Amino acid sequence: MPKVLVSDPIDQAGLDILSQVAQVDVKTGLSNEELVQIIPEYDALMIRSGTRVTQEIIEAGNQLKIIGRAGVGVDNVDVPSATRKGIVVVNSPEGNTIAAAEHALAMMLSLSRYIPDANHSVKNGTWDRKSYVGAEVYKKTLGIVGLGKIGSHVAAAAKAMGMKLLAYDPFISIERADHLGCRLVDMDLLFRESDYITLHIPKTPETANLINAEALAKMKPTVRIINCARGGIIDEAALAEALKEGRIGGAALDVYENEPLEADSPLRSLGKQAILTPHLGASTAEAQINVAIDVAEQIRDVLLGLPARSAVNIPGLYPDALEKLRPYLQLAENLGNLVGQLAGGRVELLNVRLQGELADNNSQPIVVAALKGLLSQALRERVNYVNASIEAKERGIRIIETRDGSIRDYTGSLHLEAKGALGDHSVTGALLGDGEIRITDIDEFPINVPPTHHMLFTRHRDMPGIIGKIGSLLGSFNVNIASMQVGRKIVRGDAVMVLSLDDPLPEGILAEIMKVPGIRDAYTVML
Ligand SMILES: NC(=O)c1ccc[n+]([C@@H]2O[C@H](COP(=O)([O-])OP(=O)(O)OC[C@H]3O[C@@H](n4cnc5c(N)ncnc54)[C@H](O)[C@@H]3O)[C@@H](O)[C@H]2O)c1
Ligand SMILES: O=C(O)[C@H](O)COP(=O)(O)O
Repeated sequence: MPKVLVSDPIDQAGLDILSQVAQVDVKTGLSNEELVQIIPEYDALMIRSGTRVTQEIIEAGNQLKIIGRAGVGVDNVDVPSATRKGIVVVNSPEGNTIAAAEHALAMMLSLSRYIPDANHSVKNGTWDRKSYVGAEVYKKTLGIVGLGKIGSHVAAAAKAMGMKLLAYDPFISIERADHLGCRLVDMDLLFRESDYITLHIPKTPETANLINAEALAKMKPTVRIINCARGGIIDEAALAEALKEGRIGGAALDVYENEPLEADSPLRSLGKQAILTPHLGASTAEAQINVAIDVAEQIRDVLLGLPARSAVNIPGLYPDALEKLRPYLQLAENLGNLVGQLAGGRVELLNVRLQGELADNNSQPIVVAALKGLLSQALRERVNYVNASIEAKERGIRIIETRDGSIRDYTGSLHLEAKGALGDHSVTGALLGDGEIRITDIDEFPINVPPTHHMLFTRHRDMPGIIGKIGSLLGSFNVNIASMQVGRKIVRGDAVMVLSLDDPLPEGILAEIMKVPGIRDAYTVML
């Protein structure tokens, strides 16, 4: 039974799903060293933001197939290292959207009305109404940085509260922003005109320290800033300084550069103009059930050999596309494997041509599948859909993709050409109506054979007797032939022979085949 390590608190609903297919060990609060030590026994790791999955942990995880992040942000996972090692990283892109958006809205209103401090004062036995005169959000301008899932929900709610909305998001269309009632503006204008600024962007090299001293200097002295996205997007020292000096009106933070927030952080000593919560954006009962189920289901699926629906490191493989393309992915993998062997390894160029109805599809998964097949002889089970592209890039394999919708011999077919140690070789394959795979062309010789585990290919001169000779030779080595096909372009010219074999070819037989008059070349291929 596979083993799953759960290293952060996860809702029981997720653990129940994992228990159906795996032994589940919940061990929270482990140090990096402890994780490095125990990770080799696990097939899957399930985390939240509390576990930092370092390169060291990934390197040690020799059995690891999947890392599941029960939440959105994967900035605590070394995704490039996982990709290199062929480990799928999945998250739950939508499970906590509402929770995070509602937390941001709660922060905005709490900041406006000093609710945390007012509450604290009453509980401490005072009745002070003068110190907590707040501001209304109605008719104020809210600047939303990042109009994705959470930003959009915040926009809808803020609009309903009568706020004017500005948004900055370079990857969102004007139409989408219009639809949400937001004016899409540049960042400077948003900084200058907003009464409230809320951040809903990922932490990336571009967004790190986005709100720094320079940005703060552009803002209104009354501006209130809310960060329920990621720590490190705001320069905390600069923010604390600006708040202390009254250069901005307030800040509500849920996330920090370092979590837990350091005991001596200058943020901790700020007054009622600052609200700090300990990364609670996703901490609702509903969100925790959503993300736990979402990610546990994906871990279960991957452990059962099925694809994951929200893999962050298998680009282009979305569930709908996957379902539609699944038979073609198998075709691409078989053809990639075949052309790689025919080209004799050390492939430097792979030309992938999508033909017929296949040309209308997203080519990326097909190319990844072809590369997986191509590299499988060299890398065996180490290559998968996650790392095939990176492995190909590191080997210097150049990839050319073309589409030709006009080729209509089958509903859709795939043509691969590889340049390798044995020169240029090409294969074409298609799917029959019943989903059966057929190899329809080898080195431009038309054939029609299903791929099988053991295959023998020859290049020979089309002449009487040659097929019989190969047949008896294989018989004399006790190799059973399942099917045999000959492809030729002209009578008595060059031809190819493709044999599907029930047994592997014994040592030495290829040399015997090469001695048969008329045979120019012979290759065995294992698919
Ligand atoms: N506090 C929490 O507990 C909590 C909970 C959930 C999500 N989050 C965080 O909230 C953030 C947003 O999550 P989401 O689900 O809305 O993500 P999303 O991917 O749906 O939206 C992010 C948006 O940011 C935009 N963006 C990217 N780079 C940008 C840049 N440089 N400038 C402006 N916009 C940029 C993208 O175009 C996208 O529209 C993430 O960082 C996520 O980790 C925090
Ligand atoms: O990115 C996220 O999903 C949030 O930051 C939630 O983090 P958490 O799972 O640790 O609450």
